[in-house]
Amino acid sequence: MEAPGVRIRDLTVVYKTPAGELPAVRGVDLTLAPGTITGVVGESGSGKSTLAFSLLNAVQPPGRIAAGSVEIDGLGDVLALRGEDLRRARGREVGYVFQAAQNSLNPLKTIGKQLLDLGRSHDVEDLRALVRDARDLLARMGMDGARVLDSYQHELSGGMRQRVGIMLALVLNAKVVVLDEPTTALDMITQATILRIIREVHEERALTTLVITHDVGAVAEVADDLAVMYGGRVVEHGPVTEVLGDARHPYTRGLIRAIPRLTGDLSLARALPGRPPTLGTLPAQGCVFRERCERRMDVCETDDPAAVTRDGRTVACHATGRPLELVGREELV
Ligand SMILES: Nc1ncnc2c1ncn2[C@@H]1O[C@H](COP(=O)(O)OP(=O)(O)OP(=O)(O)O)[C@@H](O)[C@H]1O
Repeated sequence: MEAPGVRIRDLTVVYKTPAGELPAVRGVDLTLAPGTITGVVGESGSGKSTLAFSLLNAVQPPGRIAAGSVEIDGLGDVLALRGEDLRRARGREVGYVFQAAQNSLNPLKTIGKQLLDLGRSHDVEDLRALVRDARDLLARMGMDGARVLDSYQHELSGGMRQRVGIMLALVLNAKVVVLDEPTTALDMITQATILRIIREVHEERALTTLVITHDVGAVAEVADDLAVMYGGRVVEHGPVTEVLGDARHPYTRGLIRAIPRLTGDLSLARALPGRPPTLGTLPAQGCVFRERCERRMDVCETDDPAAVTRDGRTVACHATGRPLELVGREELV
């Protein structure tokens, strides 16, 4: 079976706050090409997890999906699914591991029991094959599969639980997989191994995968495409090597400069000044990034830049495409 494509269109997700409903994801268009791994990066609060929840139509109150669609080939618009259809799609059609998965296991049941529950709730006929597949996935991630399945969550380390979460995301053979910070509790070496395994399984099973992380270095090793989020917007998107090798959005450039591993020279790594906006400090108009932008112009105060796609690269920036020397001095802050 071919890997499915995923098309997120004009997605807006709001959270209810004392100041009214405010957007955590705003007007996002993002296409996951069949068979690719798309990484989503951005600082804390940029809307990455909210986007991940939307792919499963799982945004919880006080949040709600205010607009948009998430079309998955063979499944239709996930945002239109309700009740039993939605429950079945989650796990079986769209596998997922959410942030802090290491804390989301049931403490009263062994991992094996939870695996069987998962299989039964999705009408898996061959439960033996399911257990075999789970053991195999755990073994590939460097664990004794049989022993892990016999364990309770408190008997496993944070990193082991995280790998169990990844196994549960993959074991039902969903064709679309969403991994939110899959490797945060892992040390660097295990992290690299797990990312390699995610890549291998992704290829073997012809998946379409979304990996959310704030670690640009990690995503560079595993992703085909990269989407950069800031203030609820996707500000840049394209093939990972192109985006990292020739970043066009000032925010992407700032993120890259802040990573010693990518710049190759510790002394050149520079933290991005300022802080990302929260829902309460998002500007009501203009570009969400302008407060921190080195290429800010007058138009950025008033007009939100549209996302423009050219040659497979998408950028939402007024200054992009204008060589630095053409940006008037008076426009630079
Ligand atoms: N339940 C909630 N109620 C109110 N606001 C929320 C809620 N969940 C998230 N937000 C806000 O929505 C925005 C986006 O949050 P989200 O968790 O999607 O970002 P993120 O990029 O995944 O961040 P992190 O890397 O810290 O997980 C943030 O400003 C956050 O404070």
